[in-house]
Amino acid sequence: MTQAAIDGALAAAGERAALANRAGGAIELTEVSVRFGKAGREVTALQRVSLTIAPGQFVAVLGPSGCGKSTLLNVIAGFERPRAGSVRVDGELVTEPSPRRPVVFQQHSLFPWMTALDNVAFGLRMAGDAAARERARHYLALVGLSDFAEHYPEQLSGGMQQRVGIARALAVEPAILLMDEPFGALDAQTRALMQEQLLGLWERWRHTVVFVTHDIDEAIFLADRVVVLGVKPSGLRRIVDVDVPRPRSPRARLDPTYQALYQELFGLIREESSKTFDGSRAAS
Ligand SMILES: Nc1ncnc2c1ncn2[C@@H]1O[C@H](COP(=O)(O)OP(=O)(O)OP(=O)(O)O)[C@@H](O)[C@H]1O
Repeated sequence: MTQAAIDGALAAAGERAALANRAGGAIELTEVSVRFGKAGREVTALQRVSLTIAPGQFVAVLGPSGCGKSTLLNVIAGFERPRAGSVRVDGELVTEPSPRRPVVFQQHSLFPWMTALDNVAFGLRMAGDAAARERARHYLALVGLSDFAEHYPEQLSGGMQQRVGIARALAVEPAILLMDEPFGALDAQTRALMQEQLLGLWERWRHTVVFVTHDIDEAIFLADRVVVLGVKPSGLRRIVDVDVPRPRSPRARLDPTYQALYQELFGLIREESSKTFDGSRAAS
């Protein structure tokens, strides 16, 4: 595909995505509590979490292991139902998963028997898109994988597979993109490139993104707001606005605002992590 064709695809996709965004992308959690297990042996994963995310906002969710980051994502996705409280997307109660809220996981969940192109086209076909393969080609181009359209997942590196997964999620042109440590399994260099590529895509289209990560640097680099969850008691600790100018390049890390924010979040996460560490020592 030539650069002109890619630019054309981007413009067309950008217009459609802008339309999708005008049609929504607002997320509202009200007093959401999630518990697992039976009475007496319950684990509280989320405790009365309230959070409003505006259409087009990029929100990172940060916190120590086990604080409920994935659970938060799963209630927005509709995979989990809260024990109490509500989750609404564009005013509608979330009761089940929807193709309008695709999730990209840490482990690329591609169909191994399908080529990269067919993996990307899959959701579009399910939605009855007659031009599924053509549209899928455009999205593969956007993640730089035009030349690998006919490759099977096992013939692609981990980073490439993850890019196919992102192309598949973007191809349905959702107003909301949910990402659960999508770059967690990648090496540092690939991860940095993927972060920049994701920001480039988001800056064009402004989907609402909820991005779960362990990584403070990744959260600040990508997000408009960072939501910090804690443990003991589990729940929302802090919401921090990231006032680092956009568009961001790797040099954004030199910005004093960035560095001050890093210090603040580092202290907070360390405090929360030490609670789990002390807890596991006490239990052992
Ligand atoms: N299906 C489940 N059944 C029982 N307990 C669960 C289930 N899912 C999550 N939990 C528990 O809920 C708590 C929050 O889990 P969650 O996976 O949301 O945390 P997390 O912050 O995403 O963790 P990590 O960073 O380690 O992935 C943990 O104590 C976990 O063991």
